[in-house]
Amino acid sequence: MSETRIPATPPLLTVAGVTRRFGALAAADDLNLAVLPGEIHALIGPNGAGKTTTCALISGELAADEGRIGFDGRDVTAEGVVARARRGLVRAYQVVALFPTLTARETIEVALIAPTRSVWRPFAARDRDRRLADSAGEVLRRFGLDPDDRRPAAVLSHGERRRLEIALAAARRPRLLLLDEPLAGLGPEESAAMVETIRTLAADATILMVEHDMEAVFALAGRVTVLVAGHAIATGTPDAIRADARVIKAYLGEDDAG
Ligand SMILES: Nc1ncnc2c1ncn2[C@@H]1O[C@H](COP(=O)(O)OP(=O)(O)OP(=O)(O)O)[C@@H](O)[C@H]1O
Repeated sequence: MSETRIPATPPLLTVAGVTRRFGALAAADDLNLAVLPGEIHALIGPNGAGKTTTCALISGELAADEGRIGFDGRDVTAEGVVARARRGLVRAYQVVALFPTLTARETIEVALIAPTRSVWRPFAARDRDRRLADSAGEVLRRFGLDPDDRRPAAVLSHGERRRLEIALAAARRPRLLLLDEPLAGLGPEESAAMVETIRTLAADATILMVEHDMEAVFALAGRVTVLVAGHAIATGTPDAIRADARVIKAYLGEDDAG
């Protein structure tokens, strides 16, 4: 008799019993979450559920009061943002807040220089600059941005800025990319383009994304975790989540359940 076995894949990221309090409020409350290598995992939940707090706990911006965070088999609970980013755990940040006066290409060049300085060292300065510009151009074109655009990041359209943010994070070649509401504020066309961008990104990186747009979540995610009051109430495939009575009651509502 043959038996179908599902190989147990160790998670790339494990959030184990993590609690983070702000005064009397537990924004993350004994939270458990596992992100498997290669998946697009969506974190959804009502306003104030603790999604952004969870992102910050995972990236290392916020320290956990209790619990452990594991990445790639190591306990990274005590590590800060930079140490976790070096391991490949990278969050996409708002570009305009970082480099408002740089062009898209300069922004990406800065990101490319940082982790690979030693790789460029053997080349002559001019050759090095050309290679850097070529690499930055490649990254930008991949995200539908024009490498020859001379405008500073501050005046790019909202959609262009969101794409530049993700391009900047992707240029670091993360193993796990954290995206906090990548579709927020985008129109229908820009949203559709962003969904495709995220799908492309998933070829090279595992993705954990917080998103309110359920159509996009259910189109992109392999698994979904539902957060309510700092607690993960369910994790499963989009179909399982849509059919989960607890999720319908707490978040999705009857209309979205069909
Ligand atoms: N720095 C802080 N100080 C005090 N309370 C905070 C802080 N950050 C978050 N909170 C509170 O923690 C709870 C969770 O907030 P969080 O932003 O993580 O939720 P969210 O699920 O991302 O919400 P939204 O969908 O509205 O972005 C909220 O009640 C919020 O007011």
